[in-house]
Amino acid sequence: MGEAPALCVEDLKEGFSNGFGLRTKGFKASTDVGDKTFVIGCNNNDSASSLEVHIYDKSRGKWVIPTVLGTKPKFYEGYSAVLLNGDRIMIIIRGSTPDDCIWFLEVDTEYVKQQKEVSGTEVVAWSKGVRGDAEKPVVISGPSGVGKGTLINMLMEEFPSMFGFSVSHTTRAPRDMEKNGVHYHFTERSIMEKDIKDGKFLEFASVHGNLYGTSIEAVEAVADSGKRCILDIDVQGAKSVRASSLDAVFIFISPPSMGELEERLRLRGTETEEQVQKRLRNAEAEIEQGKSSGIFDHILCNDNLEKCYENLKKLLGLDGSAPTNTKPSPKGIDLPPNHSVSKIDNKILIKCETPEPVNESKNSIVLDISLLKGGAPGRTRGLNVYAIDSFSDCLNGIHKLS
Ligand SMILES: Nc1nc2c(ncn2[C@@H]2O[C@H](COP(=O)(O)OP(=O)(O)O)[C@@H](O)[C@H]2O)c(=O)[nH]1
Ligand SMILES: Nc1ncnc2c1ncn2[C@@H]1O[C@H](COP(=O)(O)OP(=O)(O)O)[C@@H](O)[C@H]1O
Repeated sequence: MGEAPALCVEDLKEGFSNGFGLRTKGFKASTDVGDKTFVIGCNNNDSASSLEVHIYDKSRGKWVIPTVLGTKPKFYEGYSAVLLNGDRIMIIIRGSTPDDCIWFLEVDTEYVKQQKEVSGTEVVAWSKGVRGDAEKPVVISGPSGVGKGTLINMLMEEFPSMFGFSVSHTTRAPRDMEKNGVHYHFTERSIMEKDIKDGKFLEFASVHGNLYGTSIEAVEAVADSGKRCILDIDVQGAKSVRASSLDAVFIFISPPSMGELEERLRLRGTETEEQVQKRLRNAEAEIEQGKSSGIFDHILCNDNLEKCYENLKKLLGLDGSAPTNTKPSPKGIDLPPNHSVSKIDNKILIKCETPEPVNESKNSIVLDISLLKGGAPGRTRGLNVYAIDSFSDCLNGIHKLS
């Protein structure tokens, strides 16, 4: 209980008092978590420079530069930092765009603990905060040539405002009709491997001799646009997603027979003979795993295309007429430009600090953090935003914004 003031970083323009190697002109703030002090700062005053993290380990009297996972937030005019649950620091960035003002630096969450164990180093992870929830993503797997792409295209054409495709990264060469950034992000192995190491991928796998992976950004960009995300990934990828924090529906598409699969692959005419052979060899194991591993919630046989598509729609609750509840989820948070930040229980008060507080009722808001979900390696969802007239109102959570 009780109001705890959050640290407002502009006050620390002159630098962290013990002279740690961040430039004194930068913005920085420190937050204590157990026997560690997390110093979050920006080394210069350029707009669009990003926030850096350093850790002072008080028990050892040493500075540590951690491995920083996830996309870093951009720095704007200043920011406030609030410690939540002892495992993450909420960062409220002043002067940023409404969809980019709330971030979380995870310092001791389950994900960070796992990553520390894997890497043997100090780890922190960034996660962007977003309002509301999105519908569960749909993971579609199946052997090459079974018709995954065809079914996904049909779904996206019939329901353009409802579904968005997670554009994967791959090291394979583009096919004739494929466009970079639309069908795949075609990339080089060394770049992709570095991004994987930096924690930018939800999952990745080596498939038919090439590297494929789903970036966190690819899935979150779809969710941010208010659409339901569709992932076309192989069985290994589906297994990794199943083990991740992403709650999804898993569908496996199987062919009526190996002969039919071979014919479809050949008729498509996009692979060399050697590639066709490799894909057919892998298909048997994929079908075996798809049917018996327990990863998938549903298995659909793609014999007759129209029938299979109807069954897919049924699984997704789309068998009636086109849904009308396509109301986009609310996006962004309009922060008052000059504000103070404080915390009461599960509510963060962002109070307008204009010289003439005439419009205070319009400008002061509360972020309710009691229903936060997800987090690194993806977005932190479930932020609720309320407008308030006074601090006492905030405890009642009135004036809910939609
Ligand atoms: N794990 C994983 N697999 C992927 C990803 N993107 C595509 N794949 C899978 O990689 C395999 C080969 O894909 P592609 O080269 O497009 O060939 P196609 O399946 O014959 O159209 C398919 O099983 C895809 O589902 C990804 O991001 N991650
Ligand atoms: N049910 C079906 N019957 C016959 N051909 C199909 C069927 N479904 C898909 N195809 C064809 O099979 C080929 C492979 O389909 P595609 O969607 O590219 O497979 P995937 O994405 O699983 O590799 C394409 O030429 C497509 O038109």
